[in-house]
Amino acid sequence: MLTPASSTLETTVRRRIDYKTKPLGALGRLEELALQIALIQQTETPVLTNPHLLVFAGDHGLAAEGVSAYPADITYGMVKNFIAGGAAINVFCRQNGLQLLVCDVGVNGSFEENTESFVKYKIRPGTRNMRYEPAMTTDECEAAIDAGKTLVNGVQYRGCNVIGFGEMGIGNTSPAALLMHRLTGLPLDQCVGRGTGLTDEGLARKLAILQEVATRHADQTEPMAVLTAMGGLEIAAMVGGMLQAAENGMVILVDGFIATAALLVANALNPSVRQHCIFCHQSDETGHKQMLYFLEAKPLLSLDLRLGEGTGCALAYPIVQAAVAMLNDMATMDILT
Ligand SMILES: Cc1cc2ncn([C@H]3O[C@H](COP(=O)(O)O)[C@@H](O)[C@H]3O)c2cc1C
Ligand SMILES: O=C(O)c1cccnc1
Repeated sequence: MLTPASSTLETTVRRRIDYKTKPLGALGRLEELALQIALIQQTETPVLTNPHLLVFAGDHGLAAEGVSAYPADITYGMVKNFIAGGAAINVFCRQNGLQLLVCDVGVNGSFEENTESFVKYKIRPGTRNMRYEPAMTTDECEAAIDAGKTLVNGVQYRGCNVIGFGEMGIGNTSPAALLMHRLTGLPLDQCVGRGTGLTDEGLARKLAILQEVATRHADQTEPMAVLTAMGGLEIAAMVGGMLQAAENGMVILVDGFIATAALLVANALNPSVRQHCIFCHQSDETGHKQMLYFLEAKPLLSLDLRLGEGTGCALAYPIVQAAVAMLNDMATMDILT
């Protein structure tokens, strides 16, 4: 974790950046990014090593209520697509040099054996239908959190110090909206969006169902209890992964609406996680802008993406690399005198 003792380092790094061959402040947000990464790594000369993108996949009992524009079995198909290398996240990770690791924590369907880029950690084949009962038991939720922690420790062991989190789970904009509603206190209609592309009618139906779910679980206000009742297995795994990454002193790349909902939980459990986070993009999903505002976060990109999978992280990673390269490799004003 970051310690407050870094104020002298902060001064030193700020001076270094100011003394580069450019007008003061002219590299804008890159300067803030470089400083943040230096403080996370507690060094004037940070390095990014073995970048990883972890995608957690899980199904949702609530999907049976028709809260998504797509059928639930797309989750299984998409995990096969990740394994075959054909999804958007595969393409962007290959392009930008991130190692992709996909983890099944709760997909309704089985897969062949583990590979270097696919891990089975199934807790159950999808959450329960939260319209009628809590999505998970406490044990299941904790097991999903542990899966996230274990995977992060594994990649750190292999030399990774910068990590993005993505997800796949048809229906998961619903738990994400509910977590946002309960943890930020914002009205539900400001948290619920079209997800994969619901029509006006579909959106109205989703809102009505989520209102019912929120009322059923109105007693849950503590972050772990909220996650257990209205979360998802892949969301809980991201929570665990983010908590562990922060504890390990890693840089965390935050993706869109679902990943930021996981961060809301992680942040509620341990606010020091926030300092490790780079907010990669602002999703087009209703509510993401407000979520970012709640976290006092400025996204790097705004490309009208609404996909998830960690795509925003993989796309923003070259900008993060540029910030570190600037700090390490740019000449100082001495060269001009
Ligand atoms: C083919 C396909 C690929 C995806 N990749 C990510 N998602 C995204 O969409 C889903 C959330 O939206 P909703 O709550 O409306 O179901 C999640 O699986 C998310 O990762 C996808 C969705 C589809 C259909
Ligand atoms: O921003 C996201 O994470 C997102 C938005 C819509 C659908 N799936 C994911």
